[in-house]
Formats: sequence, structure tokens, C-alpha cells
Amino acid sequence: MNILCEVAQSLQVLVTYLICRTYFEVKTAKMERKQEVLVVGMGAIGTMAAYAIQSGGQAKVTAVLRSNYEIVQEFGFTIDSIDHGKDIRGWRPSTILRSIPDCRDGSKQYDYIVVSTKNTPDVAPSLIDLIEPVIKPEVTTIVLMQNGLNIEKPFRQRFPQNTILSGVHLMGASETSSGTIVHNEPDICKIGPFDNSDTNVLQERDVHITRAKRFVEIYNACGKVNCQFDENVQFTRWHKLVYNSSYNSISAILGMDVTRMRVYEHVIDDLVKPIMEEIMAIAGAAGVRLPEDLPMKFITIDSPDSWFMPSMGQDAIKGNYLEFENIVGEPMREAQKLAVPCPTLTTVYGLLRGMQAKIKESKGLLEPRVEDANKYRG
Ligand SMILES: CC(C)(CO)C(=O)C(=O)O
Repeated sequence: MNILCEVAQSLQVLVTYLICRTYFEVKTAKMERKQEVLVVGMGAIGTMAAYAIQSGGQAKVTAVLRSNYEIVQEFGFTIDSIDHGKDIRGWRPSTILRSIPDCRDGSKQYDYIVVSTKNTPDVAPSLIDLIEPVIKPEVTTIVLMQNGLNIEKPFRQRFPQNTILSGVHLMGASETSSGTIVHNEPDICKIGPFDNSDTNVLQERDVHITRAKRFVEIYNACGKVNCQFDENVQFTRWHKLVYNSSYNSISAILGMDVTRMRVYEHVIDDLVKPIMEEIMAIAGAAGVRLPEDLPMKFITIDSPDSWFMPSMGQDAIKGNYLEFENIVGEPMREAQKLAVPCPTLTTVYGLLRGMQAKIKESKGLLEPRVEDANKYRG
């Protein structure tokens, strides 16, 4: 009897050992297979995301560079980062490309494509057309690291079988000259699946959640950043919109940093605060309750010594296209649907649209002509 007991016990130990070994082998294999990440949009935010992902060692980063390709090819990026260290020189992603690769022949497959370009749906060609040759149905997860509301909708329509994740950043970073990044506010990033309950997308929400959590692991592996799984993407997006719709827009229109807006108090009183309050009201009508003290919190969130210029202000100075459609246009259209008044937002939308027309003219994308059908032809 004793012998039988001992044999049974030994067998139990052996089985437990085998189960544990298999578990660790599978886990190690999973850890060892580096994820393939393609980053499209290597401005300040895209570069810092690529840096965090690559330095964590769990992924290989391929980056698509446009205006800074030559300089990065020759010298690498120069980075001064509050999280990763000062005076980083000569850093390059594993692979750099001049254009978005065509993976339709199956020779290459990306697990994640991070889209961190500015979001300008009013400027052709569309980003969706550009990334289509990379997207493998059901396989490639699309991470939209961009500001604004409803950014996922056109992607979901074109890629109904793919996971689409929201990436919202709160980090201060700017590209001060081509290939040189100054990153002066810590990288806090929230990643989560967009709500897809309104569609018949083919995959289960669990799959999207697993992929989002894996991306969070990859991003955090460097141990220097704070990337969190986002349980409530809609809340996070409306929350950030309170800052972006107001401060970003006014910085672009006035060419003014946020410290100066606070110095000249009337800019906050007449423009920034009313927009923040309008966004709060639209969010509320859309079923997203934001904390009441949020406008005041955001008005004073940047250090007064930062003289911080939001990204749309930086774009306006550089003569780049302005990403105003999803930051101002979409909440304004939501307001119209929900019958919420938003007079300041509407005026600001008109101003930004006019500025964008001038930028398009300056880049040769638009030729001003008084057409016969023009209602103001006279
Ligand atoms: C949070 C902030 C202000 C900086 O990343 C931003 O979203 C922007 O400038 O567009």
C-alpha cells in the first residue's frame, strides 16, 4: 500500500513538473518571438513611441520616415528625453523605410502598425489607402496614436477584420529640427480597443483586449514609461479633447503658447474656457460624464514656465496641415446631432478651415478660382 502511495505521489510530481515545463516553454517561446511593429509617422510622438518599444527588447521596429529620412539614415535621431535620458545620439529603429511597404505578396507580416501621423482626413491621399498594402486581415493590429474623436470609423469600415486600438498620449515632445527630438513631459500612454458594439465586426472583443494588453507589455518593457491598458476609450478620448479642442486650436489661430494665453487672461476667459465648457456639455449629451473641475485642471496643467506650444500651434508655425477635423469638426458635428449649442467651437472651426485652405493653396493642393456655381460670385 505504501509503495503504491509513493508511486502515485511520484507520478503526481512528474506530471506537475511536465505541466510546468510546458507552460514555461510556451511562455518563453512567446517572449522570444519579437513582435514586428511598423511605425508610420516619425514626428516627436511617433519617435518616442518607437524608442520605448524598441528599447524594451520585445519588438523589432520598422519605421517609415519621410522628411527626416536622409538625416536619420546618416546620423540617426538625436533625442533629449525626460524618460530615456539626455543626449541620446545616433539612435535608429531596426529598419527605416522611405515609404509604407507593400506586404500583399506575404513576404513580410507586421503584428502591429502604429499610426502616429497627424490626422488630416481633409487632405489627400487618405491614410487608409496608404496603409492598406500592409494590413493582413485578422492579423495586423492597427494602433491609432492620434488625437481626436471618431478617428477609428473609416479604419473600421475598410478593415472590419482587424483589431483597431486607441492610443492616447499625454506627453510633451517636439521635433525641434529634422531628426532632433526634445521630450520634456513624461510619456503617459493609454491603449485600449475602440468600442465596436455598434458594428458587426468579425472578431470578439476578447481578442482585441488581448492584443491591446500585449501592446501595453511591449511598450512598458523598457521600464521608463507609463503605458496603461485603457478600459474606457471613449471617456479617455473626450477627456483629452477638452485640452486639444481648446488649447491646440487657439495656439494655431493666435500663434501663441499656453503660458502666454494664461498671461493674457482674456484669451482663456474668451476662448479657451468657453470651448472647454462646450466640449464638456457635448460629451455629457453623448453619455460621457467628465469631472466638473476638468476645465480648470487642464487650464493650469502645464507648468507656467513651460511656454508650451501644443502640436497644432507647432504645425501652424511650420506651415504644416492642421489636424482640426477630428479635434474640432467631429465634436462640433456631434453637438449638432445632439442639439447642444457650441458657438465658440463653431467659430473656431470656421477659422481653422480658412487657415487650412490657405495652407493647401501654399502647397499647391488648391487653386482658388471663382466657379460659376459659387454662391458669392455676384
Ligand atoms: C497632450 C498634448 C498637449 C501634448 O502631447 C497634445 O496632445 C498635443 O499637443 O497635441
